[in-house]
Amino acid sequence: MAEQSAGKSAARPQAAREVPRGAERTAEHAAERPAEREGPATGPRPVSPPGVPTVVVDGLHVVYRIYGAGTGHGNATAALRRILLRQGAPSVHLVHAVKGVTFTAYRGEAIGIIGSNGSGKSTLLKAIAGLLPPDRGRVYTDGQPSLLGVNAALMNDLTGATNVILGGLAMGMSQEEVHERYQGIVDFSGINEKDDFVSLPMRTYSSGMAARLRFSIAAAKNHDVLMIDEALATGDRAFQRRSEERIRELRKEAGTVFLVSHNNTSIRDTCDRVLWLEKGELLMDGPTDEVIKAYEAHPGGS
Ligand SMILES: Nc1ncnc2c1ncn2[C@@H]1O[C@H](COP(=O)(O)OP(=O)(O)OP(=O)(O)O)[C@@H](O)[C@H]1O
Repeated sequence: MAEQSAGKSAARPQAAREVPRGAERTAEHAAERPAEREGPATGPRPVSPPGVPTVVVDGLHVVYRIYGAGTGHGNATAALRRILLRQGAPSVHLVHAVKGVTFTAYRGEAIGIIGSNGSGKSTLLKAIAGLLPPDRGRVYTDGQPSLLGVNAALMNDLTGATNVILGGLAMGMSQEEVHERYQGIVDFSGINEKDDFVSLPMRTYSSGMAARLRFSIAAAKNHDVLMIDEALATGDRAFQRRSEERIRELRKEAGTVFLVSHNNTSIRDTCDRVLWLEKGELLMDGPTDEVIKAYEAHPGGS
C-alpha cells in the first residue's frame, strides 16, 4: 500500500505496498469489530464481506491555507510591494475542510460520498488521490487511485478525438490499446450521436458532453481505485445507465469505486455503502438505504 501522510508532498510516494502497522491495526479492527470501526460513524457493516482493504483513511485532517484572505492583496505585485516596504506576511485564513475522518474501503465496494455543499466530499477524494497533503492523519492506498472529476484535465483546444488518445496514453495505455479502445470510448460517451463532435475542439462541447467524454476515457481502463466526482449527474438517463453498468463491471474486476454525488438516485443505484460528511466530519458510514434515509431526514439533505 502506498502511504500519504502529513507533511509530505502531494506527489504519491513510492512507499512499500504492504499495509503499515498502524493501518494494519485499523483494517483488522475494522473486520473484527464492525460497529466500532469507523470512529464516530454509526450503522452496521455493509453486506459486502470485508476482504482486501484498498484504501485506509486514518484520522485524516485537511486544511486549506488562503493567503492574503480578506485583504484583496494576495497577488504577486502586492507581495513584492510588501517585501520592498518590509511589511509582514499577508493574513492567512485557514479552512479546516476534513476533520478526523477514518474508514477502510475494501476491494469490490462501490462507496457513495454524500453531504451538503461544502461538507468536504471533493476535498476527501483529492486527499485520497494524493492531490492534497493531509494536515494530520494518514491515507494508505492499494494501487494508484484515479480521480475522475468533472474538472479533470482535458485540453479544451484539442478535439475530442485527440483528448481520447492523450487521455488513454496518460492513464498508461499503450498506443495499441488506445487504438483498440478508441471507438468503444467514443460510442460509450455518446457524443457523436447527433453530429461528428469528436472531430471538434472540446471547447465546443456542453459541460454534460465533456463530462461524458471524461468518464468514458477513465472508465475504459480497469482501476484499482476509481473516484468519480459528480460525473454521473451530468449525463442523461441513458448515459447514467451505461455508467452504472460500467461501474458494476469495474467493481467485479476487483476495483473499488468512490462516487461523490448530490443525486441520491445515482448513489442508490450504484453504491452499497455510503459515507455521509457534514462540516468535514464523517457523520455516518453504513449501508446505502440507511444512510440516505437518515440524510434525507436531515435538514439540508436532498
Ligand atoms: N481550493 C480551496 N481553497 C480554499 N478552500 C477550499 C478550497 N476548496 C474547497 N475549499 C473549502 O473547503 C470546504 C470543503 O469544500 P469541498 O469542495 O470539499 O466540499 P464539497 O462537499 O465537495 O462541496 P460541493 O458539494 O459544493 O461540491 C468548503 O468550506 C470550501 O469552501
